[in-house]
Amino acid sequence: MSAGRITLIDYEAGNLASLEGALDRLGLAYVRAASPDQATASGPIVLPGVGHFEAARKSLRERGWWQLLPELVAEGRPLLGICLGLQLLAEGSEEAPRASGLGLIPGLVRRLGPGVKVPNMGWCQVRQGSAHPALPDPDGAWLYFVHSYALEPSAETIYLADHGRPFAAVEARGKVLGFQPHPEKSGPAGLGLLQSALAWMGALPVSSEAPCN
Ligand SMILES: NC(=O)CC[C@H](N)C(=O)O
Repeated sequence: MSAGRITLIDYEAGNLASLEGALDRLGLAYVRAASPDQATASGPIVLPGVGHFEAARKSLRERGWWQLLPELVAEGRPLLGICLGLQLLAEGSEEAPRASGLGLIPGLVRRLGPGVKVPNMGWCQVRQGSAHPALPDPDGAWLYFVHSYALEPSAETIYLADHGRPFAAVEARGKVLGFQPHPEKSGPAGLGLLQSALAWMGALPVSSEAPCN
């Protein structure tokens, strides 16, 4: 595992401040990277995301991240997608039928429903799907969601949630992991899961770095 500082991708697609607050509370070292040349040489990459699939995809392409992320993953860099960040890792989304996803996690992102309130904004319980070394059994944890679309579940789905039908709340392939909920907005349970996922990915604590610089 390539241990190192977290590269937090800043492509003006929201939820950065709350994510930085969570990383600060967890005492994890990170850099906010607006462009690929600001990425760290090792360590996990975090792809946040709030908003529309196609707008986020366009913003990532314009900044050079869209082309680079598959290369970094192929080199063994761990990648964590959060909310829209997870959806962008999939093969595509019904939110943007003409735009493909990164395809780093198989499956399609489909609209929630029918017959349920959309967007799903609030707390949902997650349940264990397939065990994974990055995360513990969620033990009925409640996590915070804000979404209208969700990745269809697979045999590898780690955590499942239900909103009219089961969907993948957390999915992984290799060193690529994605959360549909916002762990940084899900209280102590969310912080704990974020810490588990990033520790598994080799994120370094701030304390491991030079005391002063
Ligand atoms: N909170 C969001 O940005 C949601 C992502 C996506 N647009 C969805 O509705 O599922």
